[in-house]
Amino acid sequence: MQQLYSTSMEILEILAEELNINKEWFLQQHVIDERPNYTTLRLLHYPSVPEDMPTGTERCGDHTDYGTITLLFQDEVGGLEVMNRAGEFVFVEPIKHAILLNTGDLLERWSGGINKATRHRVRAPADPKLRKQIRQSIAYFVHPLHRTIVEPLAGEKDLYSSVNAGDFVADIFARTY
Ligand SMILES: O=C(O)CCC(=O)C(=O)O
Ligand SMILES: [Fe+2]
Repeated sequence: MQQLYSTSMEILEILAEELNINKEWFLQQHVIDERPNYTTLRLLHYPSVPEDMPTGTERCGDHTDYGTITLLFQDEVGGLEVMNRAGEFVFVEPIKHAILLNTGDLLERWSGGINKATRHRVRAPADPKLRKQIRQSIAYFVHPLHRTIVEPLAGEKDLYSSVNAGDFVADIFARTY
C-alpha cells in the first residue's frame, strides 16, 4: 500500500508540473494519514466466461473512475478497453508488470478538461483458452480528502464548477449503486 501511495504521489507531482500548478498542491490534498478519503485498493475477480456468453459482452460496463487517478494492474487474460480521443474503444494488450494509469473525473475537473477522464470497460474475450481462465485485476483508486474543494486550476476554467470531493463522489455512488 505504501509503495502504491508513493508511486501515485510521484505521478501527481508530474501531472502538477505538466499543468503548471504548484507541485505540492495535489500532495497536500492526498495526505495518506488524513481521513476521511475514498482512496481504496480493490481486488477484482472475474469468473471464467460462461459458454453461452457472447464474445464482447461487457463484464464491467463503460465508465470513468470518479477520483483523481487509478493505477490498474491486469493479468494476461485481458479484455480491458479504453476510449481514445476519437471516441473508439481500443483493446489494452496486457503487458507483464505494467501499470495502467487511468485519469478520473476529479482530475478532469482540476485540470479544466486537459486530463480528460479515461472511459474504459472490460469485455469477454473470444479466445476459448482465455475464456476458461479466471480474470483478476487490481485497482488502486486515488482520491483526495473528502474536505478538498476541487476547482479547475488550468485549462477551461469555466467548464467545471467547484465541488467538494467527498460530496461529489458520494453523489455518484448514490446514483450508481
Ligand atoms: O477489471 C478491470 O480491469 C477494470 C476495473 C475497473 O475499471 C473498475 O473497477 O473501476
Ligand atoms: Fe474503472
